[in-house]
Amino acid sequence: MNIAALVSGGVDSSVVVHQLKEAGYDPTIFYIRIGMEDKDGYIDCPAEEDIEITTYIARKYGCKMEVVSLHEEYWENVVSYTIDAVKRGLTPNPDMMCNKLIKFGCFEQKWGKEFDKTATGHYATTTEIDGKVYLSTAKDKFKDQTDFLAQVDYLQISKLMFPIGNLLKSEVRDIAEKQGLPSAKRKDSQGICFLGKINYNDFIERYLGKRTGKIIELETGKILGKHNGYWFHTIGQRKGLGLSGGPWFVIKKDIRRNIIYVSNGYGVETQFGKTINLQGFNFITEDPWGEFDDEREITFKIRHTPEFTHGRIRRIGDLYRIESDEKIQGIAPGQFSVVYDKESHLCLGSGMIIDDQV
Ligand SMILES: Nc1ncnc2c1ncn2[C@@H]1O[C@H](COP(=O)(O)OP(=O)(O)OP(=O)(O)O)[C@@H](O)[C@H]1O
Repeated sequence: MNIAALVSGGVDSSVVVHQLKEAGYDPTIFYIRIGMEDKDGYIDCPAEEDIEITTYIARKYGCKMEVVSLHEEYWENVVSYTIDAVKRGLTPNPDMMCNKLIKFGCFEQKWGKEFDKTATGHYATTTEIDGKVYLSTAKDKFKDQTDFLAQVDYLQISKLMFPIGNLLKSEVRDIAEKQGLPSAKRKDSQGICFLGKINYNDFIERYLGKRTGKIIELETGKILGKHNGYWFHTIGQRKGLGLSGGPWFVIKKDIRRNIIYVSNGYGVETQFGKTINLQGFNFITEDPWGEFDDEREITFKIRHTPEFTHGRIRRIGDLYRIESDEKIQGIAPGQFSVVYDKESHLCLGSGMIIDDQV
């Protein structure tokens, strides 16, 4: 079997190469260049150290290696989606889009198509049921990354391999140390894909600029301060508001009038909701429910956290509606709600959260 291994120079994908070699495969390693530098060289994200480590891994295991660029594709797809979402007052998820459109989209069209499988260092597994492949959660529930993968389609999932999905992060680090891999002690990357390496606010400011607006207390209508533009703020956000006497949480945004509404204190009712409406639901493998009038028991996540929340899903026309068993903080339109079976084993798909006035 011909395998393309996507290797970033981080510990997880380095161990992917080791695991594949141990299993008797001879993967071709691909490092994808998606630095954030643009034509003016404004945002610079040097990939040289990553490429050095990836080259070392390729040599150590005697694998072919290619450094490829999906720079423009990343800008055209993920960056423009992110800016557009933020401008519309939504909370984007560039990680999910990067996986769907870049790592398993453009990469597949240009290079992956020559291979039988594409392997990555995501914490996820696949499960075969009645001859069909499903995305399923990792052994390490804390590191599970299925939520970032929940926009992929059936062709994509059936081609993917996650060689470390059945290992705990601690086991991955042990292997890397025993094998003397230079990535053994590298820090984990912190979400937001390639955008994560740059200052998010600088990036947003570059594209959307600044516009002063009011911060208003939701309950009293009192003006508490100023902000530089609603696009810097997200529903549920606590830090970076510059208000005293906190904690303050962003509850609502009026994008037409550029107003941010906040509430004070932990556990304030306005921060919570139990109903989540989803638009454009993407089933990864298939719709397991078909037409149904009642509800189905599920677990779900609305952000990248280790916990799964229990709830029930029902269909309302083209929408899906989740009623959560517990109150959830910071339900942000634009984010994806990722839906799992009730055992939190199979990841069924995801839909984009829309305002609840439906
Ligand atoms: N620049 C890149 N080139 C090739 N593959 C990449 C690149 N960045 C990420 N990947 C692939 O996507 C997977 C998940 O990426 P993520 O950014 O979440 O890194 P991670 O979980 O810290 O993993 P790692 O330790 O391998 O960097 C990686 O394990 C790797 O297989």
